[in-house]
Parts: sequence; structure tokens; C-alpha cells
Amino acid sequence: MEKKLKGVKIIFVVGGPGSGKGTQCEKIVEKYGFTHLSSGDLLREEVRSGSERGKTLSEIMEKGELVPLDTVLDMLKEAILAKAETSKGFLIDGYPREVAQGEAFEKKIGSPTLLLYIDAGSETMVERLLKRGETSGRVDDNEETIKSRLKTYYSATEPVIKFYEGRGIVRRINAEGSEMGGPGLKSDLRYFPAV
Ligand SMILES: Nc1nc2c(ncn2[C@@H]2O[C@H](COP(=O)(O)OP(=O)(O)OP(=O)(O)O)[C@@H](O)[C@H]2O)c(=O)[nH]1
Ligand SMILES: Nc1ncnc2c1ncn2[C@H]1C[C@H](O)[C@@H](COP(=O)(O)OP(=O)(O)O)O1
Ligand SMILES: [Mg+2]
Repeated sequence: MEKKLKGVKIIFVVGGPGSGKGTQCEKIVEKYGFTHLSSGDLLREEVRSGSERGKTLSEIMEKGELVPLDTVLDMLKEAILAKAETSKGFLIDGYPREVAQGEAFEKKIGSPTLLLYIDAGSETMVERLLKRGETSGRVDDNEETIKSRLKTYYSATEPVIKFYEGRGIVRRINAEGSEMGGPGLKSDLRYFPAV
């Protein structure tokens, strides 16, 4: 565990592609002022930079697969340490994507106080991603890649939720509703008993 991070809250935000992780995190940032770090956004930044590493990453992301563990972890660690002294907490969106990522994070950075599980059904996720794809410009918001991302999610990422349920730190958020209200009303205090 990094010394700099003593007392800093770490919250993993896990959910399927298009479940609303990014949207949810923005609402939490507005309300609680935490620092939002999205693994997908960090990777897309690297791709945009035009680096050799970015090219390799882009090919993996276009296939809807997971990029190598060390790449994401190094990027996250750098981003976290850069803000460790000024931030009261981090929302780690899109990580861990597999149990091994969670274990590596805890070894190299620290342990999460909470895991927010953004739960939406596959039909809802596909519908949202196709809609987002009309304007997002994301290379992975197309029918074929969406299918592959869902497969990756159910096989590699869902076990992460089970893993942390065993520790009693999972809070499930029903993400089926509208963004503004109903059961989809998000980042409510009752989801943060441990924060
Ligand atoms: N109806 C509805 N739409 C939502 C909700 N949350 C997010 N969306 C929409 O669903 C789409 C996906 O939301 P994001 O927040 O980008 O989802 P994400 O989980 O970060 O997705 P990835 O970046 O693909 O991992 C966006 O177009 C949002 O506007 C919600 O609670 N209700
Ligand atoms: N923690 C992680 N480990 C490995 N690959 C990751 C990752 N986070 C993101 N990626 C890669 C694979 C994803 O298909 C792609 C886009 O990630 P994202 O923006 O979180 O979208 P999504 O959850 O919709 O797949 O980036
Ligand atoms: Mg996102």
C-alpha cells in the first residue's frame, strides 16, 4: 500500500459496457467532490497521443477485449499518485475488469472501501451503446464490438463482483431507470454508508 494514500478513499465502479458508469461517476463528483478516473478514458487518451503503445491498445479495444493488466495498472497508479495529496477519494471507473486486476491493484496501490456495482441488463446496455454510438465517435460503439464487450464483461468482470461481495463492500445500484429519476436516481447518500 502506498503511504501517500493513507486515509484516501478508493471506490471501484464496476458494471457492464454502457451501464452508466461514467454518468454515475459524474454525479458523484458533483455531490462529493471525489476524483473520477476512468480506465477506458485513460486508455483512449493514450490512443489519441498517437504513440506506438496506443496503436496496440486501439487494436485490442476495437475487438472488445481487455488490454494487458500492467498497462492499465501503471496508468491508474500514475494518475492516482499525481492527485493523492489533494484528493479525498478516488472513483476508479472500469477497474477491476478481472479478479487478477483487483488483486494487483491492492498489492501495488491500496484496498477499496467500496465497490459500486452499476447493474443494468444486457438489452438496456446494448440499446444505450448503440444510441451513444450515433454521436460518440468511439470505435467500439458498434454492434459487433458491443457483443464482444458484453461477452468479456460476463466472463471476466462479473466474477469481480462476487469476489468483493465476500468482503461485504459491494453496493448495487439499479441502473435501469432514467438518468434523472425513478429507480435510476443515482449517487444517493444511502449508497454510501461506508464513505
Ligand atoms: N436512461 C438512462 N440512460 C443512461 C443512464 N446512465 C447512462 N445512460 C446513458 O447510457 C449511455 C452510456 O453511459 P456511460 O455513462 O457512457 O456508460 P459507461 O458504463 O461509462 O460505458 P463505457 O464507457 O462504455 O464503459 C450514455 O449515452 C448515457 O447517457 C441511466 O441511468 N438511464
Ligand atoms: N481495466 C481494464 N483492463 C483492461 N482493459 C480495459 C480496462 N478498462 C478499459 N479497458 C479497455 C477494454 C474496453 O473494451 C475498452 C473501453 O473501456 P470502457 O471505456 O470502460 O468501456 P466499456 O466498459 O463500455 O467496455 O478499454
Ligand atoms: Mg465509460
